[in-house]
Amino acid sequence: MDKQRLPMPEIINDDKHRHKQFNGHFDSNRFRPPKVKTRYIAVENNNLNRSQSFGSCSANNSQIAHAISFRGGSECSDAGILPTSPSAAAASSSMSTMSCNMSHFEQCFERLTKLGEGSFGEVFQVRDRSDSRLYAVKISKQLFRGEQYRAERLEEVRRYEEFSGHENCIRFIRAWEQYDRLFMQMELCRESLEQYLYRCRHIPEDRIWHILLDLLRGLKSLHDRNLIHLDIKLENVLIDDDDTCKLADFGLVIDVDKANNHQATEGDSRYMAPEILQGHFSKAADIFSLGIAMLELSCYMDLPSNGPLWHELRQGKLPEEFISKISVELQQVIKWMMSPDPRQRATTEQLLAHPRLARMQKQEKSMVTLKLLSKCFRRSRRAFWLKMCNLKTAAYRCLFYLLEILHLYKPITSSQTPMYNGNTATAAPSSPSTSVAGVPRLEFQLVGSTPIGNRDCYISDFLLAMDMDLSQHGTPTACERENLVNSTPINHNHLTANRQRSSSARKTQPEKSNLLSVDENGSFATSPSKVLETSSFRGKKLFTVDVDEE
Ligand SMILES: Nc1ncnc2c1ncn2[C@@H]1O[C@H](COP(=O)(O)OP(=O)(O)OP(=O)(O)O)[C@@H](O)[C@H]1O
Ligand SMILES: [Mg+2]
Repeated sequence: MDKQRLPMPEIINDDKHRHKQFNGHFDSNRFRPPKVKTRYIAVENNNLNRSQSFGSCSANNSQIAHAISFRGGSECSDAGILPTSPSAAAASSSMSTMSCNMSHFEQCFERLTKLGEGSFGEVFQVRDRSDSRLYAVKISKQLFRGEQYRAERLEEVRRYEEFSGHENCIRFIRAWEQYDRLFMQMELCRESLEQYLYRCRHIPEDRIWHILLDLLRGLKSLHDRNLIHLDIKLENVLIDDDDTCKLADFGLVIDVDKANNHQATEGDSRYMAPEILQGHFSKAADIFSLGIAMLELSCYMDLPSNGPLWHELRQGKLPEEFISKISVELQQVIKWMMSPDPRQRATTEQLLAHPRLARMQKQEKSMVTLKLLSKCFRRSRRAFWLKMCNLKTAAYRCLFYLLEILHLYKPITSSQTPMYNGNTATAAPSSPSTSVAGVPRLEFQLVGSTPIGNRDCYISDFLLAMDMDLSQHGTPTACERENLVNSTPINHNHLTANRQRSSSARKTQPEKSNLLSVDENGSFATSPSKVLETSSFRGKKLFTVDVDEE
């Protein structure tokens, strides 16, 4: 990326430094490449069959999705086989032209909402089609303009991979490139620290100390590797569901040694250390940015991007009306972090050794088991509910198998016409069981004279769909009258007798229908000798009829 020099701040009257009311737009004043409005999926390629091309290492083709990883020590974007989710693979093989025109991103994820946008990328909340979990995917805004620009963008992947294991750095999943853009899948966080500030406005000081501790730990992991972040600000700190703050956006991370060798890029001017203007990049610059971010967070102060206040803040003059709101202890720490001279500024080690922060770390150590336990409990509760759902499905299945073995019901095959409704199309509405895998079919046909011992555990519970169908119709239509099925719970003794009777009758009489027909007045037109018993069940009139099992 072209290095951009910051203009010298203008001297203008800037006395309005309180945070504006949040109106849904985060107005960041910075000196970065201009924002480009882009569409990601609009890349046309009529000749490419992407379902074949995924994983291919052959072409140096931007249309092909390549996995990016530096885990082996060097970038393996061209050699790595792109991990495609199983469902995506299935989709790509089964769906025809449509899936061929889908990007790897579309194949693997369902895009839900936009989480945020920076100068380099847009971040979306997505659902991974392979595991149905929620993630965040950052898509770079600008196309790779050249090999140098691409290499710089890919550096972010290296940094994400490097810090992914740290508790206070965002967890990285994987990255790939396609259509000259970089895609990065990472853990989904609840919100950024900036969003949190706008939501809460007043953050209790206790919480501020915890946030500072989290960020110092994250920053220490970078500084220990001689790396500097250069873009520490509230937008680039994310909060997860456990309220842990995590450093994100490693797009500008650079080696301390390379930093002063014209390779560094300034971050947001509101958080920028004064020495950056002279081109001095160091770990102390990160400490200044963190210090001023803490000032913003604890005093709800709108940081200037230039003007007299910008200079005052960098000369160690913090506005009294704001700083007086916080404790002297916190004031001192912030002032130490914002020292005009980078050599006077605190280091991460010094800050972590501060009595207040040291005490908190000690307390946390004793709480660590409790924290782990609560995390385990939350996870196992989720797993337990999933298991319960599976068990319920398994129990239904067993019940149906049992019923089938006992000949209590016959599953309706597609070739059979359900008998409770004359309309074949509506009788078996595109079965829900076909759309939801693992859920037992609700449509079934009762065999009229099958014995059922216990009325209470009658499968009418599963007949809801069928019941509803019948009750919706009220008085049966002429067509339905001809096709009313006998779904009556039948007394076991009766049925044994019925069976014997019906089988002996079969020998002497022509085959009878197991249907009841209803006359115009709503009474059954069938011979009264066929109705063995009438009863009511759940407000419905039920009939026991003599039917032929055939
Ligand atoms: N994993 C995530 N979970 C939730 N929200 C996220 C996640 N990653 C990023 N965001 C949101 O998207 C915004 C932009 O992300 P990010 O800072 O990575 O983009 P950027 O273009 O590199 O930004 P910058 O202009 O700071 O360089 C963040 O401020 C945050 O609100
Ligand atoms: Mg950012």
